[in-house]
Amino acid sequence: MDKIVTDNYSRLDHALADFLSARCDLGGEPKSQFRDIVLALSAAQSAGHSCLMMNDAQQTLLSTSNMVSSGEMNTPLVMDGARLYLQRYWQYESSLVADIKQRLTRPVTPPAQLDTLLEKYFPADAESTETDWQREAAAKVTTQAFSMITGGPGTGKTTTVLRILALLQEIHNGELSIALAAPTGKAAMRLQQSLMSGKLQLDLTEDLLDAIPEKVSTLHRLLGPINQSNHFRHNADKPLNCDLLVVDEASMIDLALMSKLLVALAPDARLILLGDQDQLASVESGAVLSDLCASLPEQTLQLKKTYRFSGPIKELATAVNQRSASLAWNILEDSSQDIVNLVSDDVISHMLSHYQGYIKQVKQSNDPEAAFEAFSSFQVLAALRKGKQGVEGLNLELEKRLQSRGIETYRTWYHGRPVMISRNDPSLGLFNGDIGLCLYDETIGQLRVWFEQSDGSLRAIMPGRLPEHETVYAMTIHKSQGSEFPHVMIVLPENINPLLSRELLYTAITRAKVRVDVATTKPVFMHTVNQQVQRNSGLQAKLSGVVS
Ligand SMILES: Nc1ncnc2c1ncn2[C@@H]1O[C@H](COP(=O)(O)OP(=O)(O)OP(=O)(O)O)[C@@H](O)[C@H]1O
Repeated sequence: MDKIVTDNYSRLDHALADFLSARCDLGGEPKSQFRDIVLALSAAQSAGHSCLMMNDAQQTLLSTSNMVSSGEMNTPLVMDGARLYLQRYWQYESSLVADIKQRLTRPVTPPAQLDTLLEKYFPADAESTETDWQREAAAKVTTQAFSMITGGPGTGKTTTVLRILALLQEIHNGELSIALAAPTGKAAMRLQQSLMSGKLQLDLTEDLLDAIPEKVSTLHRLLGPINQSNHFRHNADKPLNCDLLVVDEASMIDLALMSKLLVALAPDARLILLGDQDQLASVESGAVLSDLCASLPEQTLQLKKTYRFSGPIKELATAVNQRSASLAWNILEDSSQDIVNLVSDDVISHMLSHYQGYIKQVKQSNDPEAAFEAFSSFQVLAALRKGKQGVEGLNLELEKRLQSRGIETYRTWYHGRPVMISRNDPSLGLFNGDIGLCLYDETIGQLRVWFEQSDGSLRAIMPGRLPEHETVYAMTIHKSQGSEFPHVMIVLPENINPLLSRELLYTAITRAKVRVDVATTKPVFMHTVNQQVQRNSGLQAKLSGVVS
């Protein structure tokens, strides 16, 4: 039997392995191998895998255990073909597959006037011989119960979905009930702003415009969180009240949430997922969007032409995505342009020089609007949390250096401290990823933390009331998903690390609108581009109807 034990197990992994092996009956066989398998499964789960592949000997051993079934009993572990799952994740995966299969079999009658409406919303360009991917996508999405529109930044996902919504409302006389959602508050805010400005460009009757909603909620808020529970208020017994749900930034949705989302969607409601399948998968288990796209080509509408994103940032992102490490490195080193830059000197000095505008701003005024404008022009994205070049090390070192520039960073709360919320607090209206700026408020003689709201207005909260948060001169690339910044500095660690991957770097690069600086060395950069995230799951096998 393969040895699958390493030293990298957490206390939780050991606790689960101890718990299950104490209760495991193997008909007299020694339990150490069973314990090793549980340890490895638990660690795989924490690393984002939905399951762990078992070889023949492991399968034989597990088939004798009272802790394992093939899902028909409520055992802690489930063996499905060669895949071993924790019961809960097997349930999520099975439920998601059943739900999607049900939606795939539901016929949607193509509307009679579809060609005319396609021509209205996606007019053919007589001069062009290129495929209009957006029109192709719309032609399919309007005749399917479940679709995924994917594409890199600026390929027109929002533009396309907005026109699809208008087209569908026109068919349904404006009576479709449409819900819009995104995984994070930031992503919801971006979609909302994008739809609002997109609607202004549509030449439609007021009734039709009114029938296209602008309000985008977070997925958690849409589903209705229940305090102290993994469950939501909306489920199969109390489905969401909508005919069509559109979810943006779907690459961020993990297996558990996707499964709960589909359960909460009425069987006859339609679903459109928008996202970039090449981006980093969710922090939690699964790479659901990318698995679904790979399994369901008919439902996947890929937009291939970029409208907003061009020049060296696009070239770098494409080279990284296509695993052309040498080309990507050459683009980074090319000093004939200053849009994409390699930072090989002191990272902190570089951060300081680009936060200078913000520091100057907060030193001369307490105005939150001006502070937000200065702060949001630049953001440091680190690959790791720990270490000198991780988020914690960078924030600490920068704060140290800011002291000599007159910022009182030796206090926990100081005028100018930027923070990011790391836990949702629906009662305060604050969500994971929201950024706040702490500023002195002269009118009350105290520090308050300001947050931007979805309509662009600002509101202040006392520091003591904030849910879990952290300083955010630098944030992790994971946390930056769903956000965009004019100028991004990506900081990779000094040494090769197993957490580095092409998807991580691609996600970071595509957060930048105007300029990207990358602090790295050639070996670390080349390794990162060549590394691909592999996540075990049974979704692809199950969706093609074969359990291997
Ligand atoms: N068919 C088109 N012709 C011309 N411009 C377009 C077209 N489609 C989109 N655009 C423009 O390209 C820009 C990006 O479009 P959009 O925001 O829809 O892309 P996206 O894929 O949703 O981007 P992201 O999610 O990265 O913000 C917008 O300014 C939009 O007006």
